Amino acid sequence: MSFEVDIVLERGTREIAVRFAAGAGITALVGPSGQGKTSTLDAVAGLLRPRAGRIVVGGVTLFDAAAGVNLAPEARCAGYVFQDLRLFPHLNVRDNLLFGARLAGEEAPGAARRLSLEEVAGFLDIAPLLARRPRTLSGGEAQRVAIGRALLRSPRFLLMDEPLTALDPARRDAVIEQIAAIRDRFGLPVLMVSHQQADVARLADQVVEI
Ligand SMILES: Nc1ncnc2c1ncn2[C@@H]1O[C@H](COP(=O)(O)OP(=O)(O)OP(=O)(O)O)[C@@H](O)[C@H]1O
Repeated sequence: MSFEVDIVLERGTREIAVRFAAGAGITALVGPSGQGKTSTLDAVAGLLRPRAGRIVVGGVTLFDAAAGVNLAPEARCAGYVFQDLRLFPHLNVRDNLLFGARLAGEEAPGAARRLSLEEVAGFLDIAPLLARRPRTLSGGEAQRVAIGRALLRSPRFLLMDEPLTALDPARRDAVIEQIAAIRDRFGLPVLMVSHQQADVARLADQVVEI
């Protein structure tokens, strides 16, 4: 199993229970607004501590409340592409990408092969953008830079929060192809939140409704 999640999250006064087990490839997390999709990604990344339960990714236990396991975010080796991207506005594209590589630190057990900046920039077609600041990029370009930053962390798995929503149809097709290529070329499990039925149908190997 790629992702085994069985957790109870506390958000404000609400309790959200999320339970699924997903195989290899791309898993789409779908469901109504406010149901806890982003919160689930945050919990898998280690940014939100569940009240109870267990999270296992690729056979590694990241969180187990009963056993007292709660790996720090950096020890989980997640590549997280946030919904709002969170590129650093004062850094150019090269330094935004290198920030991902610096965070990766020592090679963690089970982490993907370390990729070079050149390799990632070539793969995502962002080499011509390296000297630019994020505010000068189009939505699709910024999205690819955020994906590149996540890949440079040598992640064991990728978390993507609505990676296609802000894109026009042409850019959308390009990013869909790149996400599929990441799965096929790097063999990374991907947990992706999406609202778009058509994108889910094109990309997802399995769909989890929460
Ligand atoms: N920091 C927070 N403090 C309190 N409640 C929060 C916080 N962040 C989110 N929530 C609440 O937790 C619930 C789940 O939010 P979450 O963003 O995970 O849902 P979602 O399924 O990703 O929604 P959407 O599809 O609209 O992005 C919502 O009711 C939301 O209002």
